[in-house]
Amino acid sequence: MFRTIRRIIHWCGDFRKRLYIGFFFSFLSGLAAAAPIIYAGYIIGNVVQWRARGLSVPSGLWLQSLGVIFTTILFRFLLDYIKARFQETISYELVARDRLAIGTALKRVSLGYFQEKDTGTILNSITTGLYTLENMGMRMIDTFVGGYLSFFCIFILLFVIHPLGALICLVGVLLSFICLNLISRYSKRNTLIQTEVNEKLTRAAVEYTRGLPVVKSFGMEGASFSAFRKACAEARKIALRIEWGFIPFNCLHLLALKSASIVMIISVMGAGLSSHLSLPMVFVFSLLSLTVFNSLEPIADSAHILSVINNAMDHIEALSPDNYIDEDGKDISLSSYDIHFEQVRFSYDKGNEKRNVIEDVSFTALEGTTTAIIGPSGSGKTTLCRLLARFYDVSGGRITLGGHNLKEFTCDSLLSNISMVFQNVYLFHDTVRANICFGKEQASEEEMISAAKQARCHDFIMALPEGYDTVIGEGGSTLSGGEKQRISIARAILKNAPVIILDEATASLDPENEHLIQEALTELTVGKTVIVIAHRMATIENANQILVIDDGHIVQKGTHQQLVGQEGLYKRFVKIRELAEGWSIV
Ligand SMILES: Nc1ncnc2c1ncn2[C@@H]1O[C@H](COP(=O)(O)OP(=O)(O)OP(=O)(O)O)[C@@H](O)[C@H]1O
Repeated sequence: MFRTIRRIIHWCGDFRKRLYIGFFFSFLSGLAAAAPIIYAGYIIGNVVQWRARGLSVPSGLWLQSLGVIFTTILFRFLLDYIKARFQETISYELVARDRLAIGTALKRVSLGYFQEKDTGTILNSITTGLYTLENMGMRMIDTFVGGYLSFFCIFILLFVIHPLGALICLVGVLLSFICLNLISRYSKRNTLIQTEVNEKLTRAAVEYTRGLPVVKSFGMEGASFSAFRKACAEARKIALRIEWGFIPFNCLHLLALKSASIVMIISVMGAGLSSHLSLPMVFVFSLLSLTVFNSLEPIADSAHILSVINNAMDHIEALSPDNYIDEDGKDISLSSYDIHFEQVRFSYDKGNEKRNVIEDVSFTALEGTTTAIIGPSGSGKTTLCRLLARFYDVSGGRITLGGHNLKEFTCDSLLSNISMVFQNVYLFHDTVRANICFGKEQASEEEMISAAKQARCHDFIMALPEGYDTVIGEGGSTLSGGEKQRISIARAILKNAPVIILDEATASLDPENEHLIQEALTELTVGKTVIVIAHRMATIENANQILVIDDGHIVQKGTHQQLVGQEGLYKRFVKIRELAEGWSIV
């Protein structure tokens, strides 16, 4: 518990000053909370005494008392308001900073990171974890630290009035500690399980929603829904277990505090009867005894929530990658864009049993030329492109761009030179304009429209309800496959990077869309250094060099004219393409 409090305070970093000022106002608020009670107890005690002696209560006393009590209560609210202004917004500022930091960190890790950590863990940490910290972090600090400060204020007053009775209150605090410790241990064990269950639930929900089209098309419930149903049941079970298990500890905690209050009142009455204390002081002490633990009662809830926060902080910290792939990278501006692969080797596997999916690949793609990569499915074409964009680091050999090893660049600096257009286009849930300007946020309206026209998408965008301001559904779900691809090409045209990595597959498109996309790609690639996973004969024939990949090796390299005369994979590939496209070798 205390460790988590220290951890949250440490997390506050530069905002700690505001936190401490908040604590000071908490202390003042504790005093202000005691003031009307002391005043009321004192007045009641005096009135009882006056009545007992047959004296009359001074006229106007009730009105004056109400005025004093009302003013002190107002004053306390003012102090609480000032405290909240200093403290409560801190976590919103910190979580906003952390979200951006995590976003930036995830940009700078190898894609292998996302294979090691599954989606459920990442999503759960950056959604539920940060949300818990944002909404509960400061509140728990306030309940815990503010609670003890308020208690301490009243304790001092009690001690001044009747030291022995005040010491009884410390016994109450000790018992409360024992209960809190039990709650904390119980919560620690169960929040670990709860986090695992929540991660499973997030993973199952993502899997289920992603696979929904398949589930629907087969008219079956499918394994993804059973996993989702099971994860929901587990989440319910653990939530109930925590709640039920927590109730007895909570009751015990309340019992300890309330019992201490009663013993304190009995003790002060004894002191009053033996004439050690005046009647007004007995009343003041009794009323304070009833309220001294008010600020400690909610701490039982905090003990559990602090375990949840501690766990969330562990998970958020675990998200931070051990090392960024561009830790030592620099911002490099290039004067040439030649690409060299030198004896490149690569394996996706991290363990001992490594299978190289790229083996001893060497080639040069000169600036301004087009290199077409062809080969059977699974031969390693996409992997080569991923290595060039440094989504993964090579396991052996090296790749250079403009004479610099890719490892010398920061990720941002490297990717500013590269545009990628792949089959699986992802568009953001944002306006068409924002999606096109993604690679060049400061682009003017004219530049954006010109890119859209070159990518052959201006006409269909203008037909959308709000043109360029139309919001696209998540992942581009409100557009056709061809429309999404053309918007992604417009994005790449606007970015105007000197190196283009392209997957030309257009298998799922109708002829008209394919024709428009080919026109758009021609606009995109003119004058650029292009690495294309080629499918169309026209692209392959016009390429400056063709790399034929088989099982991770380059098995043939040359121009169409050079390769078409050789026996081998290329000739077989061309025959199949010609049959598909209805062409013949001349
Ligand atoms: N993320 C990954 N983790 C592990 N293995 C992978 C991963 N991605 C691809 N592979 C494996 O690496 C090999 C090369 O895959 P790659 O996607 O590069 O082939 P490809 O030639 O582009 O195939 P296709 O033409 O079917 O897209 C395949 O055996 C594939 O199973």
